[in-house]
Amino acid sequence: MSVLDTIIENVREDMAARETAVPFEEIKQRSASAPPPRDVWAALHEPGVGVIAEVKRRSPSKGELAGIGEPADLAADYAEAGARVISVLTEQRRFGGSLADFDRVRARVSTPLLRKDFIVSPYQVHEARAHGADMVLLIVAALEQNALEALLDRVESLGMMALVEVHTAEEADRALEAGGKIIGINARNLHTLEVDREVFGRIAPGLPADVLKVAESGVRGPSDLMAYAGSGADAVLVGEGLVTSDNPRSALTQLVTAGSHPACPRSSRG
Ligand SMILES: O=C(O)c1ccccc1NCC(=O)[C@H](O)[C@H](O)COP(=O)(O)O
Repeated sequence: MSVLDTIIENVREDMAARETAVPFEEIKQRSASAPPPRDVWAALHEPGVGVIAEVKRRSPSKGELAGIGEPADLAADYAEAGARVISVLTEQRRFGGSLADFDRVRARVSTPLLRKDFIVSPYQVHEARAHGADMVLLIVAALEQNALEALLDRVESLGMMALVEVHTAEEADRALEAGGKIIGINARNLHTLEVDREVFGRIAPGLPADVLKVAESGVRGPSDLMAYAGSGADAVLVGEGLVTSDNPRSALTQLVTAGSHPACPRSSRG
C-alpha cells in the first residue's frame, strides 16, 4: 500500500470512532447551526499572489517539524503577517494535528480556515463546517469520481469551498469535470512523497483562466513563490517552510511581500 492508502485506511478508522461518539445526524445539525463560512473566494482574489499558511506539526516525509505549543499563537502570527487563508492539519496519526487544534485557531483568528485532512466521507465535511471551517481539502487521488463530485457538491451546499488537489494532468481533468473552482497542484506525490516543483508548471497552463490555481508544497522562501507565480500560481500553500523557520511570522511576511511586489509576475492580478 502507498503512503496515501495507509493514511486513508487509518483516517477511516479514526472517523468511525468519532462517528460513534457523535452520530451523523448530530454532526449535520451542528454544521447547520455553525456561524456562516467566510468568503474564501474573495480572500484568494485579493491583488497579488496570496499565501495559505499551514499549521503543520509533523509529516510523513520529514517526521517532527515543529513543537507548536499553542497553534492559535502561530495562527495569530500568520493572520497578522497577511495569510489569506490559514490551513490547519487535523489528521492525527501522521501529522499530529487534531480538531482541537482547529478549534483553538478558529477561536483566535477571523482569517478563513482550511481544514486540511484526508476527506473521504460526508461526515468529515459536516464535521469541518461544525468546527467553523470555510474550506476543506479534497484530494483527487484519494477519491473515485462519483465520491469526488458528491463531496464537492456537499462542501458547496454548506457554503464552503474546496481546495481540489491534483498531482497529474489526468487528475486535473477529473477535478475540472467535478466542477472544482480552486485547484491545488501539489508538488508532492502522495504515493511516493517525492517533491517536484516542476509539476505545477506542467499542469497549470492547461487549466482554464477562471480556475484559481494554488501551488502546494516545496515553498521554502520568496524565490520559490516567485517561480510558482511565473508559472501562473494565484496562491501558494506553505507548511514546512514556515513552521521550521526561527520566526514564522517574519518568514511569512517575506512571502507576502514577495507576492505583492511589482517584480512578482502575478502582482497586479486581483
Ligand atoms: O507533507 C507530507 O509529507 C505529506 C505526506 C503525505 C500526504 C500529504 C503530505 N503533506 C500534505 C501537503 O501536501 C503539505 O502539507 C502542504 O502542501 C504544504 O507542504 P510543505 O510546504 O512542503 O510543507
